[in-house]
Amino acid sequence: MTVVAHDLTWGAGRRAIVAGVSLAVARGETLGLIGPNGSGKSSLLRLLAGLRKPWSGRVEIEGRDVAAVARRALARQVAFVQQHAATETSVTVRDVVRLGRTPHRSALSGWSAADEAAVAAALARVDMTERAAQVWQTLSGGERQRVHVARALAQAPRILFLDEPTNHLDIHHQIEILRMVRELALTSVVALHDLNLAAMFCDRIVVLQAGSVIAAGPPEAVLTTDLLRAVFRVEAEVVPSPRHGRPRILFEPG
Ligand SMILES: Nc1ncnc2c1ncn2[C@@H]1O[C@H](COP(=O)(O)OP(=O)(O)OP(=O)(O)O)[C@@H](O)[C@H]1O
Repeated sequence: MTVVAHDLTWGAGRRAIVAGVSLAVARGETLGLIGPNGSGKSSLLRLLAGLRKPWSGRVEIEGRDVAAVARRALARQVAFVQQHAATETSVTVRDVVRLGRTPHRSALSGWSAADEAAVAAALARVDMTERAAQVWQTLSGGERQRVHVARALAQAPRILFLDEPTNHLDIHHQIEILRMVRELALTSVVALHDLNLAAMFCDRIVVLQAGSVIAAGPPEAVLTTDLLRAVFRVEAEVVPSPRHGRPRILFEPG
């Protein structure tokens, strides 16, 4: 499914936090959203997912204005992995992932074999099958993050929005989650702080600064020494990987 944003503006009080953002995500594409702290990545993701109403502009998913799509219908198509997702503490891992099936079930339908299979597959994808019966509250930060990704996968969406899905994960699981996101036949938009991971796993990258898009394109076009200096205030050398040609960023002490 495609996601297109037209001139989105949103803010708090009188301050614009997302200012005139237009972008398009092609079907099946993995789009990375990068930018310094406070540049508006989370706010933009929420607007794109239809969780927040813009002051002006609009978002179209597969050509339809998200504001006009019923919540439940939207939840069958779009999943959102939030940065600080809260979950009731007394439930098990399996219960959390089961919640992902809610948009697909009617009040009358029971829990089906297809629901169970979707939950089992999602748990396996994030390497949490063995912890399915563990109580949520007792999980580590990275395990919680993987369970939230599993809940989104159980939802069987066609578009996946992820806000910093790797910030608590060890390097193995960072790579596994992003590899999985890229390999799934889904359209996905993922906010990331790790620029090397963005370079490795995103088809295209959008750079936000103070709520506006200041660069967009394939990683090798966007992630330049000049951009890293101007936007992220770091000195870095950027070299193509001999293995896959994607940029590798080597940070310098400055
Ligand atoms: N509801 C709100 N009310 C007031 N200010 C807000 C609100 N939501 C976001 N902000 C502010 O807007 C700016 C952008 O926030 P946002 O969370 O979108 O940035 P971000 O790029 O995701 O940041 P980070 O990399 O730190 O997660 C921040 O300065 C934040 O404090």
